[in-house]
Amino acid sequence: MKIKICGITNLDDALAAAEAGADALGFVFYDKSPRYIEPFEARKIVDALPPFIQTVGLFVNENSGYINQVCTNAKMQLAQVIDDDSFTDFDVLKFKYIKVIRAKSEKDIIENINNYVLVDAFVEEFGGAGKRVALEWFNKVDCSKIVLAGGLNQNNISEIKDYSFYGVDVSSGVEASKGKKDKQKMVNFVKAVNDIQ
Ligand SMILES: O=C(O)c1ccccc1N[C@@H]1O[C@H](COP(=O)(O)O)[C@@H](O)[C@H]1O
Repeated sequence: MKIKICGITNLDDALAAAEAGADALGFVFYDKSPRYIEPFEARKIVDALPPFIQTVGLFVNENSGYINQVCTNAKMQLAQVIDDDSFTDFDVLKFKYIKVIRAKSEKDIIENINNYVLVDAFVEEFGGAGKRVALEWFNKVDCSKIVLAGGLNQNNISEIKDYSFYGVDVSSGVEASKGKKDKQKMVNFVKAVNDIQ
């Protein structure tokens, strides 16, 4: 199962997340988030990362031009896109992307799993709120192309053992405070994910 640690705001946390075993690091380019990072600052972190760590830029209701520009400037390899009202023209995106499903019901999930997606809980602030998605909504779903997000941590990750998700995405569950990761929580989370595989 792939592991993404999101909301990286500084080099120390980025290197600790990579050392802990994260496959991907997420950088939040949504300026209302307490984990927001300027593209130029993200690029400095990316330039200092070891090889084989994927960099993911997170966008909320942005147009393709902005996403292309920020991913270029910040050296993001993947765009994670929340697109509630068709702001983004995916046909002109220059970067590989994964759509976010902010799930309010089982129907939201079943209708959207024809490709790789990231499923997070629906929250007004768009994400990073530590809120879980109801696991029973996945009981009738092939989860092999789903990245699960929302309220995950070292103590509850064992609950997803039997669902065979493609990956997991965590932010607040490995934080000391919003925007500051806790190194031990990251190590413990990665170990807990590996323990259920
Ligand atoms: O992290 C944020 O601040 C954020 C802001 C706006 C949209 C999405 C955001 N985070 C995403 O939400 C998931 C789950 O967060 P958590 O683990 O429940 O705190 C996070 O991994 C990001 O993909």
